[in-house]
Amino acid sequence: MNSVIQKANRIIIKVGSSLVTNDGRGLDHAAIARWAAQISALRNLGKEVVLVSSGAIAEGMLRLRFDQRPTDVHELQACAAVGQMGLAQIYETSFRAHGLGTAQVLLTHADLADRERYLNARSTLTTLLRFGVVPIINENDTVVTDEIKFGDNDTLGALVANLIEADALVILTDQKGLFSADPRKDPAAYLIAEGKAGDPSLEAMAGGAGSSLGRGGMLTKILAAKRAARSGADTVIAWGREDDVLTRLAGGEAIGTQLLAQTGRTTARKQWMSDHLHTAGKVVLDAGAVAKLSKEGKSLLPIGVVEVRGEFGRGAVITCLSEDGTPIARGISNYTSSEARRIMRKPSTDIETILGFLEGPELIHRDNMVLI
Ligand SMILES: Nc1ncnc2c1ncn2[C@@H]1O[C@H](COP(=O)(O)OP(=O)(O)O)[C@@H](O)[C@H]1O
Ligand SMILES: N[C@@H](CCC(=O)OP(=O)(O)O)C(=O)O
Repeated sequence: MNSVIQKANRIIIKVGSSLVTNDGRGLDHAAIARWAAQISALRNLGKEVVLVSSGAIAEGMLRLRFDQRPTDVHELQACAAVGQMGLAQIYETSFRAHGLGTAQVLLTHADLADRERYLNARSTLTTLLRFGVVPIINENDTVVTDEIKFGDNDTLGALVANLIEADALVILTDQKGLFSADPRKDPAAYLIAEGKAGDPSLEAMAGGAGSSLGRGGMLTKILAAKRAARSGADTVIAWGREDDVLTRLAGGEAIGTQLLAQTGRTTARKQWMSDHLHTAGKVVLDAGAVAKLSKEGKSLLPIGVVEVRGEFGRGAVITCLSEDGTPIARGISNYTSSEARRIMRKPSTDIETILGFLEGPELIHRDNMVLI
């Protein structure tokens, strides 16, 4: 089978600490330069790429002259803050060599569980992609303790794949992919070329949670693939030092382990929206807006809304009805119910004057909407 990366338009690439820091010996300039060159080539193919990079703690330990990983959480946090400067610097320089700008985005899992922050992170990332910038994401280690203890950027990569509905997640690591058992311990272990994301037998191969404490290990990668598949993203786990790994994947070559999502993006998104039915407020649309949504695939603008029913917050999933009460679409509202009442029937150019701020010209952006 061809690599799923060939067809993927929006790709999250996660690189692990050992790769980025040359097994803790210091930032691997040459490897990072090679990935930057390949990501630039992917961008020239029209693909959008977001990089999730670990390595802040490993690099910070080196800069603060720790021989061993500190056990004190606040010392780890200090290492992460110091090391992150190195990461930001090297990525900026490496991508600049290809005429690409970078942006630093530090996130916590809690940020992505909060609806409003989730929407903000989503809008910022998609705007950065629109600007042609490569977002470089890491955990915001200063403010969290759980993630720092378990070191889990694999999960963050999957959450970002869900957040911006990526087509694929590529996890680059220090092994050629998922093996039937940990290849460091079992010399007879063989590479699994393809599997179904979410297949429980894969978790057993990754050795269980016990072996993944301290660093993510393979289990968090398998669980990340399962999570990424919820929004329809396929996952590839591959060796980060394989020659031209990213460009070869983009060329269709199957390298490493492919874990395929079992539901497509549209089905996954519909599922997500239907999971949020219980929070729904409602908006009633005029005939013109109904046609724009259902026939032309457009966003919902406030001008097409004639009534707002119920109370809801920004980021709530709301249902759009036609004037005869037929459900048309469901989607995430950019405005609260009281704001929506003030801007309904008004052109989007008036929103800022009426509310004093602008979250976006649309009440529900097309990307956040499914037709019923
Ligand atoms: N079934 C398996 N296949 C491959 N690697 C495995 C497996 N089970 C455990 N591992 C271990 O997982 C490690 C990769 O995880 P980790 O060290 O967290 O990397 P990263 O820093 O890239 O996230 C490998 O070096 C390997 O020892
Ligand atoms: N935020 C941490 C991430 C730690 C982590 O997940 O590491 P890894 O298992 O190597 O991807 C850091 O930058 O060190």
